[in-house]
Order: sequence, then structure tokens, then C-alpha cells
Amino acid sequence: MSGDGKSKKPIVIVTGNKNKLAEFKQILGADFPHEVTSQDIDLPEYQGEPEQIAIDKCKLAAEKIKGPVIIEDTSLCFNALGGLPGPYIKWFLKELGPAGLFRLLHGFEDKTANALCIFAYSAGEPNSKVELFVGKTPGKVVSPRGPQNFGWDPCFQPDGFEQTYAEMSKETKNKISHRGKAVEALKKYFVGKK
Ligand SMILES: O=c1nc[nH]c2c1ncn2[C@H]1C[C@H](O)[C@@H](COP(=O)(O)OP(=O)(O)OP(=O)(O)O)O1
Ligand SMILES: [Mg+2]
Repeated sequence: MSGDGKSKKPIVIVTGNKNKLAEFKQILGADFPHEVTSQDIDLPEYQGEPEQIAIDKCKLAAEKIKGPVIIEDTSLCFNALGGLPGPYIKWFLKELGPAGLFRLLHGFEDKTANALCIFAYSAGEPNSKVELFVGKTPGKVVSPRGPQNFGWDPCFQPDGFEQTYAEMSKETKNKISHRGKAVEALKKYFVGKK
């Protein structure tokens, strides 16, 4: 293991969501200076501000893994609703589906929204500082178009595009997405530390 720059303890990404994990791996690429493994643990859905949720989630993951961890939390914030559903989008999506999310904005002229992704890293010691990496992509909520295989992708159309996230290639989505931007920030931190 020595000499390849990947000899440290692997970092474990903890997520129960296979689609998030697949995008993370694609965006991270092969040149990341750390070995990264994954564990499918369903962490609690905390309440509060997105940054604090990411910190709490990361601390719990670090306790469970007892080593370096990365977690991620995603929000979809409707401007007409003061930023809601925000971090609670998972439950709204589960009950309403993408079409219902669009219907939620019936009666509001403002359909704009921000997709927000926060990665959190802890070195895994009980007093390790949690580092946050944030990515935000503005867009609007639309009547669903495209494949329904990943969350609210069919009803989110990023600014500057005529396609929803679901209609784009993965390559295009990852280049401009909330997750793409957050992973790039995370990469910069680790490559800088190398
Ligand atoms: O790029 C995305 N495009 C469409 N939908 C997305 C995306 N990213 C997350 N999502 C969905 C999954 C979940 O319904 C909610 C976020 O909740 P969130 O807690 O971050 O994800 P999760 O509970 O599925 O996995 P985890 O175990 O990592 O917490 O938005
Ligand atoms: Mg979750």
C-alpha cells in the first residue's frame, strides 16, 4: 500500500441511497487520493438547518464507523415556500411524488427552487472537527419529465437548461448539479491536503 498515496485508513461514505452513492463515485473519479469504501446504513433524518443536519449526521456516522467518514444530505428548497421542503424533501417526495411536488406550487407564480447538497467529513476521532462542502444549483420546479428512477430529478429543471435533471445524461447532470459542485469542493480539500 505504501507509495501509492492511498495508504491511510479508508474513508467510509455512509448512505442508504444507491443513486446518491453512484453519482458520488462517478464524480469523485479514480484520482482521489484516498481509498473510499461505502456502507449502507440508514442514518436518522434530523431536523433543523441543512448545515447542522449534516454535522449531526456526520458525527453519528463517525461514532458508528469508528473511523473517517463522509455523509451527504440533500435538500430541495422552494423559494415560494420560504425554503421548504428543504431537508424534509424525502418525506414530501415519498407521499406526493414528483407530480405532487409540482402541484404544491399551484397558486404560486414563483416556481424557482434550489437544489442543495452538503457533504460532511469527519476524521472519526471523538473530537474531530466536521468539514462541510456545499453545492447549490438554482432552477425551477416543473411538471415531471423524463425517467422516474431517481427521486425528484423529473421535476427539477436547472437554470440555463431546457431539460430536467432526469432528462439529462448523467455526465451533464454531474457537471452542473448540487452534488457535482459539492463533490468538487470536497476533492479540492483532500487533494490540497495530500
Ligand atoms: O440528485 C438528486 N436528484 C433527485 N433526488 C435526490 C437527489 N439527491 C437526493 N435525492 C432525494 C433522495 C431523498 O428522497 C431526498 C434527500 O434525502 P437524504 O436524506 O439526503 O437522502 P437519503 O435518505 O435517500 O439517503 P442518506 O442515507 O444518504 O441520507 O432527496
Ligand atoms: Mg437520509
